Order: sequence, then C-alpha cells, then structure tokens
Amino acid sequence: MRNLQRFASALCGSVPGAGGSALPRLAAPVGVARSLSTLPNGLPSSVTIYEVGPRDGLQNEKKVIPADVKVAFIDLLSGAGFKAIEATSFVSPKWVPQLGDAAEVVARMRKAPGVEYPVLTPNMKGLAGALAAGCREVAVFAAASEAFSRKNINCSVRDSLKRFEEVVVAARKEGVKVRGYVSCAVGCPIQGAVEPAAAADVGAALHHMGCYEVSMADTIGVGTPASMERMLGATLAAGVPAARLAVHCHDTYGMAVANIIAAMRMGVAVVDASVAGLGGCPYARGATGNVATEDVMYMLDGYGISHGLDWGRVLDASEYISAALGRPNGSRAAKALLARRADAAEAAAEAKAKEPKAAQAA
Ligand SMILES: CC(C)(COP(=O)([O-])OP(=O)([O-])OC[C@H]1O[C@@H](n2cnc3c(N)ncnc32)[C@H](O)[C@@H]1OP(=O)([O-])[O-])[C@@H](O)C(=O)NCCC(=O)NCCSC(=O)C[C@@](C)(O)CC(=O)[O-]
Repeated sequence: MRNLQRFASALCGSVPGAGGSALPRLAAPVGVARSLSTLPNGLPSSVTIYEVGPRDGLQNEKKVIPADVKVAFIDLLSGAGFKAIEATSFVSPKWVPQLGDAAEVVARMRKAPGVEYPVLTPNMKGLAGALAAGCREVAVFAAASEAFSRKNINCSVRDSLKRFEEVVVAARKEGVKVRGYVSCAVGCPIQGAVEPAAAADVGAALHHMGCYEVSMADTIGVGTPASMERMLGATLAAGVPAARLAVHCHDTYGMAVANIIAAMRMGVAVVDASVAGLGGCPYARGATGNVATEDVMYMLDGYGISHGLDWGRVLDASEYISAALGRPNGSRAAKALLARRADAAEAAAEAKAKEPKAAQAA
C-alpha cells in the first residue's frame, strides 16, 4: 500500500493542484474499505465487475425499448453472478425518455439474493422515486467538466455537489448505500482535455460526502493508459483510497481494456462494464458504448484474476439483448465465444442425427 501511495505521489508531482481540492469537503465516508489481495504480478487477485448495461447501456437507445425487454435482460443478468447490476435511472423523463419506465422496471425485475440493483438519482426527486420503488442502493453523478455538468444535469459542478450532498445524507439516513460517478474524468466532448486535478477534486468531494465507492469515468472513451494513470494518480493523492475506487471506461478508441489494466496496476479492483458493449454518449458523436463485460472477463481470465461470473449465462444475456436491439454484439470476446457455442451446438445436433433411431429415442 505504501508503494501505491508513493506511486500516486510520484505521478502527481507534475499535476498542478492535485489533491488541493477547491471543492467542499463534507462528512467522512462510511463503510469498510475493501482489502486488496494481490497476485505476485501486483494485480488484484479478484475483480468485481459492476454491470451497467441496463442503465448506461440502454439510456441512449433511439427506439423505445419495452419494459418487458429491460426486465428480461436484468433477470438474465441476475443469474450470472454479478454482485451489482445498475438497473435504471430515476431522472427526468424529459431528459432521458428511454428510462421513463424506471419504477415499472424496478417493480417487475427479479431481485436475486446477494445482488444490489443501484439506480441513478440526480436529485431529491429521483431519490424519492427510488426509495418509493424500494431501491437499496443509488448513485449520484457529478462531472469533472463544467461544460458537461451543465449539459447533462443543467447545473455547475459546485451546485451539483451541493445537490448530491443532500441526496447522500438523505439516502444514508434511510440506510441506502450511495455510489458516486465522476464523468469526463479524462476528457470532455465539449471542453476537450480535462486536468487530472479536476477529476481528482470531484472524486475526493464525492468520497468525503459519504459515497462508498467512486467510479472514475472516461465518458467518451478518449483515455489511454497514460492519461488514466495520471488521473488515478491525482485521485489517490487527493485522498481517495484505491479500495474505494472503480473505473468506468468507454471503448471509443479501443483502449478500454488497456486502461482497465492500468487501473488494476494502481490497485483498482472494481470495473464498470456493459454486457455486449452496450451504450454511448448522447453528447459525443462517434463515442461508443461501455467496455464490454465479456471483453473484461476474457482479459481477467487470461491473468487468472477471479470475477465470479458464469460465462454461459453472461453470453445468454449478451445474445438476448443484442437480438432484442437488432444489432451485432459489441463484444469481440462474446462474438467469438457465441460463434464457438453455435458451432458446438450444430456439431452436437449433427452427431445426434447420425445416432441410430433407438439411441435417439432413449
Ligand atoms: C437533473 C435534472 C433533473 C435537472 O433538470 P432540470 O430541468 O434543471 O430540473 P428541474 O428541477 O427544473 O425540473 C424540470 C422537470 O423535470 C422534473 N424532474 C426533475 N427531477 C426529476 C427526477 N429525478 N425524476 C423525474 N422528474 C424529474 C421536474 O419535476 C420538472 O418537471 P415539470 O414540472 O417540468 O413537469 C435533469 O437534467 C436530468 O434528469 N438529467 C439526467 C441526465 C442523465 O441521466 N444523463 C445520463 C447520465 S449518465 C452520466 O452522467 C455518465 C455516467 C454516470 O454514465 C458515467 C459515464 O459514462 O461517464
């Protein structure tokens, strides 16, 4: 751990203002930080994949997705071993019409034991909706970029943090866990480059507010391992421990898996991802979806890092949602594995057809 902190300070030496937060410092965070057990190569021995497909993946779809499809998708994911599946958002339906059915989806989805189903809540109205629906975990989402904050939630970063503090305090009073996001942590579709210190300050503010985990998001997928390291280094130096951090990478430039490896090398062991690489950003033309869950699983398997997910069931969910949306699967690993699965099923059917009739009947 001391090495990690030294690494963070070394990285941040060149980042002006890192850790010197200009944003409000609020109450201390709650909960027990995860302890990080590592492999001999320094990578975490297990990684939690926080599935965001039903929320981040579907919020940006042009055609209306029926609640039936969302519920069936979440139910498939629920059997796959995820500990957290971000189900939907209690945001203004005028801003995000696609998730206007949040209450219905939460009411109808199966709640598997041991699985959290967080929902996004941008304000007290969203929190009230989430609480009324029985949600036990919510997420607030600030931005490292002023321009994006105004475009996404119609207020400045500072005002958003005041609003989120109210949500965090009220949620915790109800015993509801709150996760925090920092959007545009390495780049913004409107303002361009984002200083690591700006992302670190917002991450630290959410951490000190009481978010049990802060997910640093490369919203438009422009990051590289180098810019991720600078941003995470600044965030660690600003006082957010690696055990409280997650990363949320979009894959626009094909860097997401490499960026996640860079984050794991810095001790991050929670990774947001979307089955089939669903998603996109309404404010950035050409920005692609989240890193695909299956691509992350394939990488983790290669390192021998446990993720606790059932490949067969993840592929079922991936196949289902790609068919329901009528588009090719956005995960390269899923495409390859689904093709192999189809080949194996075909070969089994052929073998069965060649069996003598009596054996087939048995
Ligand atoms: C924050 C607001 C509400 C401000 O929007 P506003 O227009 O400033 O809000 P307002 O308080 O003036 O209210 C306007 C109307 O919305 C209603 N309203 C107000 N709040 C709610 C609510 N919670 N639920 C339902 N309705 C709501 C409110 O009642 C009112 O209705 P009217 O009186 O006109 O009929 C709006 O901008 C909003 O909903 N934004 C959400 C945008 C969003 O969800 N974006 C995508 C999130 S993804 C992201 O940020 C990045 C992330 C997390 O994925 C990480 C990454 O990939 O980088």
